[in-house]
Amino acid sequence: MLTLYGSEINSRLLLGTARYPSPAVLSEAVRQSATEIVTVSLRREMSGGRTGGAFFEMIRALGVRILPNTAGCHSVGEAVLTARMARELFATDWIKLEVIGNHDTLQPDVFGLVEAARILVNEGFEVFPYTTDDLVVAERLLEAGCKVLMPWCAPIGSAAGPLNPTALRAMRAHFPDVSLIVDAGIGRPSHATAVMELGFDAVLLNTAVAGAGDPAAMAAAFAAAIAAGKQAFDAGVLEPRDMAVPSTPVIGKAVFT
Ligand SMILES: CC(=O)[C@@H](O)[C@H](O)COP(=O)(O)O
Repeated sequence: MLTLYGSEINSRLLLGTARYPSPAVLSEAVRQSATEIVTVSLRREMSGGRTGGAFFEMIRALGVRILPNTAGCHSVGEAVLTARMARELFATDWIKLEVIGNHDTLQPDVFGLVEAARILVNEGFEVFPYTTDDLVVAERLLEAGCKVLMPWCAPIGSAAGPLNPTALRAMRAHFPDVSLIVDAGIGRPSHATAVMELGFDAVLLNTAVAGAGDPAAMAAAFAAAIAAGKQAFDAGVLEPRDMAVPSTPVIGKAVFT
């Protein structure tokens, strides 16, 4: 079972709620994924004069835990303000903290991220920071009081899959006791399996399901892929070798010579 800030969670798939063709499709995808946590962007849903009210009601009706996020925030001030609003709206201390540093890559501003995390932890938030795979930044986020880290594996929405498995592997090795959730850039179920085989605790994704031809079926595929990756990691995945190793034992060879 996955434990996040003291809460026990059965599913290792966290699902985003943006860009679905319709609320009904989103709802079915959530059901098929068996996720227990969905993330919701306050800024996106409240932008353009919309209040987001009906959407937020629909999200609450899904009956799963809500992890509000600060997607679209480009400064510490914006992210902190959005987190405070999210706490009131959803009555939760959980916040997926995004402070975006670059418009084109949507790369996190890791300096602002650490600063915002420190402020929010001091206000009693339980922060899930969307970060890079940089070990020093990870260390700073932990020092700020984060108990969960969410490194990207590729830029948001890119569907590129793990671009730097070596860095992800190093992160797992350096922080064996920290809950690590890969967030962003997963494009297909095999990507999710691959990061789970590295020993990550969970995966958060949105675009790969919302943008699939059949989002609900894809959500189910991701759930199975994540479970398989976790099972493989627990079973002990073999490290690749440079040279051949005979899979058939050579005992008895002498009998035929
Ligand atoms: C929904 C959300 O929080 C995104 O910002 C998240 O990072 C998911 O990224 P993908 O859409 O690439 O899965």
